Amino acid sequence: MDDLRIRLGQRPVVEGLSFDVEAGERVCLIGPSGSGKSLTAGAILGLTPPAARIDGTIRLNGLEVGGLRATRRPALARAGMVFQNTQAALNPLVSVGAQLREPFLRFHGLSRREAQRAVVALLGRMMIAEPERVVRRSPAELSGGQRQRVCLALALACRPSLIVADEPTTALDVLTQAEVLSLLRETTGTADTPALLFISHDMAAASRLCERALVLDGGRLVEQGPLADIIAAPQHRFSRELVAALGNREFLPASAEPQRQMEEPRLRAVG
Ligand SMILES: Nc1ncnc2c1ncn2[C@@H]1O[C@H](COP(=O)(O)OP(=O)(O)OP(=O)(O)O)[C@@H](O)[C@H]1O
Repeated sequence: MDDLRIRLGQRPVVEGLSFDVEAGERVCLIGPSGSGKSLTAGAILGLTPPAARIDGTIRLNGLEVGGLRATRRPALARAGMVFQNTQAALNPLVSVGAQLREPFLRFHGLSRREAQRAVVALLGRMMIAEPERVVRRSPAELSGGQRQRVCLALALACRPSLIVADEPTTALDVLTQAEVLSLLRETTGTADTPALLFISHDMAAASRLCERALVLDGGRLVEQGPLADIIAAPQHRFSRELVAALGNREFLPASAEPQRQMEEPRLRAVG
């Protein structure tokens, strides 16, 4: 991204934002409420509100996509997305299995039966218990944590080179947050998996996932660098506040290996 500027009507909300996310990298974008994080995510994904004017350069896989709506982008220039609001991200009228089959049918040329098998295997990788039963459910019949795993599965099934995750754990309870963060860690950020742009207010969550941080304030990049350095010596006021909010919580660097946890007990409670 080079010199991204976003205006809503006459009002500039993002000004001169430039950064790269390399293949296989996990980077967090942090900043106070209203600093322009979600609009930046929207610009990367091609999902900004109609009133937004986008200037500057955004390249995905080397393809210029600045200002191009998601639906008009070639498949190579689409990023995967995971949002806070999982209800809005999934079609409430279509079963989980049918929604997840779609990318396998459309992009991978699988038959319906093969696609169904791929979906069940993918949900298993997402640590969803009894995936054969879950595929028949509608999104409303799942817990928030299960829905977020389904959203991540959907993003991964499209095999993007980048996943943009905008506050993906904010609506979840603490235990489920940790599980979803572990899954994001396991499924992104290597040579064979998508890069991750993780958007959050939560420095502790970011530190579990990302090696590098970008700090946004008032639509401008005010600090960037290795997350461990920012936590050790934050320069900007907002970074200092976030680091102070970590308090005595243990700082778990992104290089530490998290525990995988099955969410079976919760699934039993739902089903
Ligand atoms: N659809 C919209 N119409 C009008 N103003 C908007 C719209 N979307 C965002 N804004 C404004 O643009 C600015 C940046 O919003 P944005 O949602 O990108 O911030 P954010 O950093 O993601 O905040 P939060 O952490 O609260 O989600 C804010 O002042 C917001 O009120």
